[in-house]
Amino acid sequence: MDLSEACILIKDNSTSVLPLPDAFLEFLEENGLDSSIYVGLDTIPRYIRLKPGYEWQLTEIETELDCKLEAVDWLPGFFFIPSHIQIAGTKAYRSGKIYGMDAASGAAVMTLNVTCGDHVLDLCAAPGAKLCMLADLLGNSGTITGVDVARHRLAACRTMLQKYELGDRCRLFVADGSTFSLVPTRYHTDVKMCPTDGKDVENTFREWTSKKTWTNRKNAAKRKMATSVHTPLEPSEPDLIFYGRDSGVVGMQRSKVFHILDATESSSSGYDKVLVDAECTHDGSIKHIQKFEYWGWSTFQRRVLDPNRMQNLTCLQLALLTNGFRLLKVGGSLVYSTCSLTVAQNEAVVEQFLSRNPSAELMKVDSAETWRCRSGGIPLTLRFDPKTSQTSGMFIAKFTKNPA
Ligand SMILES: C[S@@+](CC[C@H](N)C(=O)[O-])C[C@H]1O[C@@H](n2cnc3c(N)ncnc32)[C@H](O)[C@@H]1O
Repeated sequence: MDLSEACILIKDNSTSVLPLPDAFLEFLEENGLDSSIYVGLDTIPRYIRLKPGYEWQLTEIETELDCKLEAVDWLPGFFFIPSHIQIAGTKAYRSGKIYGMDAASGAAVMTLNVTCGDHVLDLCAAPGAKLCMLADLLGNSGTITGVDVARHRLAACRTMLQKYELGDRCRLFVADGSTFSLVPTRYHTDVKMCPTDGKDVENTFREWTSKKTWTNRKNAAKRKMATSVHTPLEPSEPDLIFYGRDSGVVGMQRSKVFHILDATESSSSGYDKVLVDAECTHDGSIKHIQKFEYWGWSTFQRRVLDPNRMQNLTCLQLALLTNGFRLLKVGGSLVYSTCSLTVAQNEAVVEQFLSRNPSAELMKVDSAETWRCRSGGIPLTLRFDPKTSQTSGMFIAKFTKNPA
């Protein structure tokens, strides 16, 4: 890749200069993207989200961060912060009063419009910025099920839930989101639990602990053996790595928590809200693009431009969206979002999905009327980009499920 012919410069906060190689410019052109959106990134603001309940401590937080926090007028709870301020080492951040979160990501969560008592599924949950916002919005009601295929990333999500004290109504599964099938905890919270009735203590969930008991380990080993010997082609069982005390898991028997939602049940008994914040090339994320300065552009070529990888990625996105929709109840809402700006990962996925799922309907995002974004290539979809929105890039599509 010829860096000497670079024709765009990106400045990061420390004013270093990042050349964009020809291959990336071609990638932008092929995807109908105007390369000027990557220019002048040093003028794009950064954002924090204030944890609800800490509004009265705003002045104190400003003093600690040594800056004025200006509210984002179109997104409640979000504030601009000057780009030189590093929040990671601050007391406000370490004690869980503020989150580092881009406003476009906040918009994706707001699009879902969670309401009191919703049972929410976040199918690509890690590292958890959106999951935490969903939990903050739900407050003391409903439940959240977070799924991610990457165990270490989901473990970081668990740490985040604990830090912000948001875990009570959450459960986290390491699983493939394109095949995940477990029922919402609605069943568990609604039924009267008979925790052990003296029969199956071993298979009943007690309060979550990071330490595995000898019995847990023995049972896990037994299940692993059974799966590998008898059903080698079955997708591996989701691994529950965290559950809060009001997540509907404590006191339930394993067979109930791991009950698979079948085709006949999902329309009536699926999740109220589903977020599919799909794996993508992250090309709209300013922070991510800047990382290639250090990783090297050959890494970008290998990870993003390779046609086979791209094909696999768009198949995965369609599979995640399709499965998320399968798990949605009739009348519920699903948000598909990516931080890529390419048509292939956004509009093309949405078009294919709609053509195969007649009960899916795109919905208008009412709150977007006041947002700094533009329409995507398909009416009712939304696009955020640094130039239009002063945020990272984000594509958002909202669907509902009609009766079949
Ligand atoms: C864009 S990130 C999600 C960011 C997250 N929603 C947040 O706000 O912090 C995409 C995630 O999808 C996960 N992922 C990739 N393939 C997956 C799959 N087949 N099933 C579930 N998650 C998957 C990745 O591990 C990654 O954590």
